Amino acid sequence: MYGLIWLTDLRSEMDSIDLLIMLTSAVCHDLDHTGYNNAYQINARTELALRYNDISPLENHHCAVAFEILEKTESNIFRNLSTEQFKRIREGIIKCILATDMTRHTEILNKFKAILPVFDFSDKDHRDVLMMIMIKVSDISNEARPMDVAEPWLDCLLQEFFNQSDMEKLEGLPVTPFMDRDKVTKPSSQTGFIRFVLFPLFTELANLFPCLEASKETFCLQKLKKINKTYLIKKLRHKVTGRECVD
Ligand SMILES: Nc1nc2c(ncn2[C@@H]2O[C@H](COP(=O)(O)O)[C@@H](O)[C@H]2O)c(=O)[nH]1
Ligand SMILES: [Zn+2]
Repeated sequence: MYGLIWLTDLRSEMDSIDLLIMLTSAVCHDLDHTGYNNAYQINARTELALRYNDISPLENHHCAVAFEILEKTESNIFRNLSTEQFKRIREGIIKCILATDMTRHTEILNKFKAILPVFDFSDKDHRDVLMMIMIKVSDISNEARPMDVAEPWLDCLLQEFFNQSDMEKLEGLPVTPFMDRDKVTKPSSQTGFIRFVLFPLFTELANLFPCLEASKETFCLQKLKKINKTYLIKKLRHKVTGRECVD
């Protein structure tokens, strides 16, 4: 988020409260994550799903934990702000963190696409949607980093996915297909994710900030080509040698 704010020069378009909302939301958006997604929470009828009536149980929880921390005087980084400022910050953080529920991806992206041709920084509704897009891009931007930085994090993510699908199988719950170790491989998961989720999102943000075009090309497209190439080489090697090497 910090990098994105600099890259897009948002400091010249948005005030410091909006910047504070985006930065704090980015820091807090996954607080106390259980490692099991909302589908699992709902299907397994966990405490969080019960508490939040199946409505974005994780994101509601991350946000509530953030404000519990901020309630404590020693950790309330907003303690010197006015009641009005705090109210605006709280409203903004709640909007941003709740926007990271991936089941809302298309809804939020479509809202952004609709306002893009007439985007106006002085319109609060437009700024709110942009802030949601900013946190969404930051949230899923791991693959926009160089391979050697992104891959260890990706390995952790896949470990989390496989752990969830193993648990779903064990508990007789519906198995989340993109988390199933018997169905996905690292390259298949990433080419699909980059092509259908990450790239379209980056593309729309780059439509508002043309300065992001270069980063989009360098990171997303080149990464996609690299993963595809590695995948094809591994597949070919597997065909020739018969040795399983598609990881
Ligand atoms: N297959 C991949 N899925 C990814 C990747 N980066 C993010 N994600 C998905 O987005 C959510 C983000 O939610 P959060 O709870 O971490 O805020 C994550 O759970 C994945 O489903 C990726 O590189 N590949
Ligand atoms: Zn996240």
